[in-house]
Amino acid sequence: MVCSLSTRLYGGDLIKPILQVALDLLELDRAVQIALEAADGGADWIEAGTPLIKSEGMNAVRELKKALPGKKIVADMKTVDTGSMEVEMAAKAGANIVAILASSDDSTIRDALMAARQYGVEIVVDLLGVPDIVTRSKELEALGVDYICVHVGIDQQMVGMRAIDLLNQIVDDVDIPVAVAGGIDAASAAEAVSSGASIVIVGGNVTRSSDVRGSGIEIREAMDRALVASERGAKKSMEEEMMEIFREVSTPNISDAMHRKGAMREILPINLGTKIVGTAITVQTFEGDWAKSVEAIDLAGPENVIVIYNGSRYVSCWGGLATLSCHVKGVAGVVIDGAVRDVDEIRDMGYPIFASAITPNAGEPKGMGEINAEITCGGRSVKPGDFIVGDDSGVVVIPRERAYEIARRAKEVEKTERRLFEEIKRGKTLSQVANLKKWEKK
Ligand SMILES: O=C(CO)[C@H](O)[C@H](O)COP(=O)(O)O
Repeated sequence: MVCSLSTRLYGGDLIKPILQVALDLLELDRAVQIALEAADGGADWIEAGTPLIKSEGMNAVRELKKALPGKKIVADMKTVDTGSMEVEMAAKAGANIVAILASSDDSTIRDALMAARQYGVEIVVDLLGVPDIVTRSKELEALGVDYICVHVGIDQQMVGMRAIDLLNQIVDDVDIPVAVAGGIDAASAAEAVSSGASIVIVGGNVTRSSDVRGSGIEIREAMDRALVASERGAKKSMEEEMMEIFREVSTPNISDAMHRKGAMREILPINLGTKIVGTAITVQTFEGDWAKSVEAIDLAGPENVIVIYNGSRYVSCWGGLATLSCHVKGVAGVVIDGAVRDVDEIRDMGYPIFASAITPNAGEPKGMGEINAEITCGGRSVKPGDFIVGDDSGVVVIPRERAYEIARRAKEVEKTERRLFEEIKRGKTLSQVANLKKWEKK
């Protein structure tokens, strides 16, 4: 059984939970710099992540050890065969702990353990992708591994899996220290410590922060507070989480997350500096008819964006009074494949309207068309309930069935860009931080 929270055992010492920062980057010079900042922010162990090892080989481990001689270096080899060869390689490069995959055959685990004992390193076994983590953890403990790691991979995180849920499944079933990894931030780090994690592994939420040191401190402090009091906050619904992320990220971040797709064509903001996030109420109307566009306001609330196909660039289906009506009701915004008028009034209200044309001519209320049918707007299909995000760069449509994954991936894009901004501000050029020459197709 695990020890009580404040008296967890590590190699015979009584210590508080470990913060391990995982460097999942491709460039060694950037990784070393980030490792130094993370150590300054309270990281206890520094991990050479698998992408870094694949990009730079054992040199990544060597350089991290050289830069931070006092820190334990974890080599995330994700070994699945040739256990002793890979452990020896990492150990000789300066690793203190080597990560191998739990899905490896027991012969590989035993071979890795033999090499570990010979070269004086420890073995952490990563349960990534293992279907029955409880049974496998008990087997691994019996084999003599030093640590077990529950891990929700980056792709699994994007579809809503949570490392804490896995942690809770096994933490009371093994006596060896349990590490947790996969999308951990300050709140989930605290939750992990409250649940009994001995090692909290954090990657992107530290390494892609523009303030690596500050993010490390924030997570370290959250873990320390969780030792004395449970910090489990109210769990957000997926809908709330998606809305929150879409408010934080930009339409280019979302488009990148959709493999550079998702944008409506020729739809631009009428009011620069405004943003919309919400789920679509769709309206199909016809040239010269604005009845259905206006009727949709009665169905819309603060979480909704009214998305209209009108098609005419020469007769408006929307104007100042309709905008005021949305504004008063608190509707999130309006997107129109067609024309609007009363732009001065719309701008005075600071209300987010996106449209493809502006013209003073209005139509009349004839009542043709439909509300909440699938429409095409800006060349993209929009179904009622799809997520719509608009900002100064344009409007993107996120199909509801993929919205969670796209939100999470967009957040990752945003984090990466924030860090690159910081590095460019410090003086590197964009081609240097992106290491363009190295990654050009040969
Ligand atoms: O091993 C990994 C991916 O396979 C990562 O290092 C681990 O998931 C931590 O990174 P993040 O906090 O960004 O998920």
